Amino acid sequence: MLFAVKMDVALPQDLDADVRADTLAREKAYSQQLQRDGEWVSIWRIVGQYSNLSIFDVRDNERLHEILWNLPLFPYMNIEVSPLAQHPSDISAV
Ligand SMILES: O=C(O)CC1=CCC(=O)O1
Repeated sequence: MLFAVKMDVALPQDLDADVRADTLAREKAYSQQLQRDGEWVSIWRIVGQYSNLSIFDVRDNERLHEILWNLPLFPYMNIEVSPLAQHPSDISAV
């Protein structure tokens, strides 16, 4: 199942510098492992925002929820999930 997920990051200004660095490093490692595993298909920076737009390919809603819930940055994010279906004009879908 394909999902587009928009993640808006809002780290507190007063977050301890070591906690911030550790959280960002863990976020990157977690994301890159899921990308290698094929579940996190792509990640794009939204220009001018501390946000990303990502595509996930996961077995079901519960798996996506598990992935998002375990994001190290989860406590500092607003997340918007859009389930995707094939578009009838997509020439690659024949
Ligand atoms: O910087 C971001 O958009 C937050 C994020 C999600 C996965 C990752 O590596 O960074």
